Amino acid sequence: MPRIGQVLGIEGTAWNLSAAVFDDDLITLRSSPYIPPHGGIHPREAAQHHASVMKEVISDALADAGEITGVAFSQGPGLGPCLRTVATAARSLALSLDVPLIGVNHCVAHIEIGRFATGYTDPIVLYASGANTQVLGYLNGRYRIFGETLDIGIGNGLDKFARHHNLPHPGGPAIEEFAKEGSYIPLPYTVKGMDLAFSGLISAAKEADAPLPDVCYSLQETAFAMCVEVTERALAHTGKDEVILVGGVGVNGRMQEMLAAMCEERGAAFAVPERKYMGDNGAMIAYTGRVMLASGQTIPISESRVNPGYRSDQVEVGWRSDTGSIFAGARSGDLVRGAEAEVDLSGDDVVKRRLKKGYRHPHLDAMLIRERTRAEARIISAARRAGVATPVIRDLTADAIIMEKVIGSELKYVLDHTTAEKAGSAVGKLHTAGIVHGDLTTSNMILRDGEVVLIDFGLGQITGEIEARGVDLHVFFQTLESTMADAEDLKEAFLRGYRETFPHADDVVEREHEIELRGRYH
Ligand SMILES: C[C@@H](O)[C@H](NC(=O)OP(=O)(O)OC[C@H]1O[C@@H](n2cnc3c(N)ncnc32)[C@H](O)[C@@H]1O)C(=O)O
Ligand SMILES: Nc1ncnc2c1ncn2[C@@H]1O[C@H](COP(=O)(O)OP(=O)(O)OP(=O)(O)O)[C@@H](O)[C@H]1O
Ligand SMILES: [Fe+2]
Repeated sequence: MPRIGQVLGIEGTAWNLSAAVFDDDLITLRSSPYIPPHGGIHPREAAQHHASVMKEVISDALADAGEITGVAFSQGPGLGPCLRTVATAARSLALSLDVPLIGVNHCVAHIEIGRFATGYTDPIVLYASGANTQVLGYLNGRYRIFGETLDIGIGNGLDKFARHHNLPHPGGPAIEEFAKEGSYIPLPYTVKGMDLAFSGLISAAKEADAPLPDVCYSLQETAFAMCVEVTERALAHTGKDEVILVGGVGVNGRMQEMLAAMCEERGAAFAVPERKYMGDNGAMIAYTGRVMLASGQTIPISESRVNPGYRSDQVEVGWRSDTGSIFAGARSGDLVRGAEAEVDLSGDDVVKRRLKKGYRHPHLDAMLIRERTRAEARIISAARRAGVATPVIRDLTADAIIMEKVIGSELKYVLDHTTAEKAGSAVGKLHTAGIVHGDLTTSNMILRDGEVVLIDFGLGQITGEIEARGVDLHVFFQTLESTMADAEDLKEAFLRGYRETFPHADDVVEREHEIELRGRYH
């Protein structure tokens, strides 16, 4: 293999203008953060800051470097003016040094530096930053988004809360400090399948009538527990066994502690990169650029336009030759460990017991176990009465449901056009009856005698809202996109069944499109 040499990377999507040189390891890293004089980040002011320090930061980064063989830059996502300032500098450097230009997806760079720094090869990634909150995993040439925020990024939420209390920007570190002295008050907890939403939580935290340390503590406990829960869902669903945490919010000690506890309980490995690689930094761009250069993924100047809405799952990961493991942890034996519950299949009936989670606050833990167990039993029965195939409920305790055993295959193992259509008609019947499942994945559908039986209603709701039904479809489609090569065809098949049994299908499908766009970077 030819020597790839030293690659310069420039990052400047938002608050940090940062440049680094990477060889087999980091050579130099120089940064100049933009600190807004008041309020949040102003895109044009940040871009002016980047322009004013560009020369100095880059020449500092190059001072101890050798010959540069490529110039990499953050092509998106990020703030338009900031991205354009960085791209202009990168183009002119690549031209004057006469070396290839590499356009790096910022989110993928967070992941790649995370893999480099931890040595983990195929992890589930929790990417928690200002603008983004995503759970990702690799499959067949792409980083798939298993779940993400449906409104704002967790860091931006923390920053908004901090601003409301006149705390300095960025708000994360100040909130972490106050939280050390706080105790728990209940705040709204929102998980929708593997997706999240933070804006309701942030509004409630702003309005909370309690001492600031208590609100900071409880905001962290609630927001981080939501992130850890969806990470655990992705682990359980994919069967992967490594987790890494990346992004600026990931430096938070409590966030790290909670993820570590969850992974330990599940027997998964967990690691966090060194601090310098967590928040936005040039090293992650240089490193990822170098890996891309080695696999020939450079771009001509004419195709180097920035992309403020660039998504992690749009990148073709040409530098990884593996396929990524998925569903590797297929079940064996009679005791199944889902994301939330332990399911005992050894008897004639099934016992589903929700387990205490050591990572979350005992009050929050008890509340979630109690409410979800109760809701699940009630909604399974309601769905059955409405003619949807679900298990018969035999008994109920505070943390366990005893129900009929459904003998068949989880849909994820038998998914094709016919079974996808059957799933669609089951969900259509459910939605017609005013019931929303809340966690529609291909693990929560069992094919029995040619019929799709729905299970796992713990996040279910009885509601007439179009929005909740739209989220139901969105969660299901995300599962298809993140796990199946022919997701589009399967979606079509599902919708055929859905339209057949649900008269208002088109309104919900339209809403699902809107929801899909909402989560995207803007
Ligand atoms: C697209 C790009 O511009 C964007 N970058 C970004 O959000 O900056 P990043 O450095 O990854 O994260 C900054 C966020 O990280 C939070 N943060 C920093 N230290 C924190 C702490 N100790 N606890 C919680 N949050 C913290 C800040 O409050 C801020 O919201 C992104 O990656 O989404
Ligand atoms: N009534 C049932 N009959 C047969 N198998 C079942 C039944 N209930 C659950 N299972 C099996 O146990 C697995 C986990 O159950 P369930 O999804 O209810 O638990 P969970 O912890 O909520 O899972 P997750 O949140 O990861 O989806 C199911 O995927 C299924 O294979
Ligand atoms: Fe970032």
